[in-house]
Amino acid sequence: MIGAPVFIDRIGKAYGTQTAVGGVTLNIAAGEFLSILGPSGSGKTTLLTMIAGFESPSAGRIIIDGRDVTAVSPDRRNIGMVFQRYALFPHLTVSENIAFPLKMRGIRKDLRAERVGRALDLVQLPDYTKRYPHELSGGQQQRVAVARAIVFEPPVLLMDEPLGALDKKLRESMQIEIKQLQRRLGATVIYVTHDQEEALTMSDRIAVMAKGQLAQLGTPADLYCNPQSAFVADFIGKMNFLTGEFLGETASRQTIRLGDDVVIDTPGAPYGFEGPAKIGDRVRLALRPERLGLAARGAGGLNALPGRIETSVFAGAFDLHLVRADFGSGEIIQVQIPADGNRTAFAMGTLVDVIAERDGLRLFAVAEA
Ligand SMILES: Nc1ncnc2c1ncn2[C@@H]1O[C@H](COP(=O)(O)OP(=O)(O)OP(=O)(O)O)[C@@H](O)[C@H]1O
Repeated sequence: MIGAPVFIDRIGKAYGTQTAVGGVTLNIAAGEFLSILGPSGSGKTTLLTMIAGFESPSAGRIIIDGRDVTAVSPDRRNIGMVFQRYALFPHLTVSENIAFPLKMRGIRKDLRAERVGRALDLVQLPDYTKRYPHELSGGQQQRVAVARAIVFEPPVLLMDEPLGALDKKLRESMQIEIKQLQRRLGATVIYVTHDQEEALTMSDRIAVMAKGQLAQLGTPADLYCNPQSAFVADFIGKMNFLTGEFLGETASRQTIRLGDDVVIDTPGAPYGFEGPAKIGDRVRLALRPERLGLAARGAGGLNALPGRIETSVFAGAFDLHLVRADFGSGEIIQVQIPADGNRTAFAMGTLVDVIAERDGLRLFAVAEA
């Protein structure tokens, strides 16, 4: 199986006056694992069902392997599909379920058996051929669904929250299995999820959707380190936000003020303004909890945010400190310090400086949230 490139060209879908997907363009490479990530109602499923051919777009084109399939029926697009609810045929055995797409394609019986066997090996279920779906666990059923989707060796696989119904542990092991399987097969995978951790661990690139639009497209590291909107910054990973006032740019440093007298230096210009930000504009400062440190009050040096410890909790790999800001409206700042075996315990009320690593700071316009 070799993956095919998928080009989604300004695709849109309106239901009456409501726009479910508004002019989305995505150029997906052959063999790429692309996730479509976004909150509920952002248009992920609508986009995927248009690629599958179950919904016809109101605008735009879908090109698979150089062929315009916009008006082609789903069964003639040569796409494998896996959905959240396993959708196995309950009255068919595992091997009959997996053989179904081959039967539909008129593949001879002896060849069918061989390919079903190979697909079952790939999803590591070789001994379950004669069972019925209700005799399998949720994870096993989902593996059968994956086997059925790959058995006819489609160059493109669409998956819509395929692991959504599974518990956390099983989901995590299936994530790794699906990813390894995709690498082995070389198929192009378009994977819908609302789970940002799942998208970060599985994808080559992630398309973040918001209100039917593409909010940002990039590699997981790109989205995590360089979110271009407060929405993406907030949606991917954990983020603190503090509101302040833009003081201006000098020598390529963007300075802001929080509260009356806390001045913070940031590395890049704020996102979300029409032109350059003006002195006095309201801005949101985004700070990742794991890029913050703690020092005794007054010892924080540059980019120190004065606050007091509200709670400190042990969270396994790190200690989580909730610090109430001693400026502005007294917001809570989350600080994560890697656990090194020597816990730094802070009593409640301890006066501290939260030290903000300059390179990790990002600025956004306030209105753009
Ligand atoms: N058949 C339909 N008729 C009218 N509106 C629809 C229809 N299908 C979807 N919508 C609307 O389009 C928007 C996008 O829906 P979609 O199901 O694509 O979102 P989603 O990101 O997949 O959400 P979820 O994560 O909840 O599945 C929603 O506002 C939804 O109400």
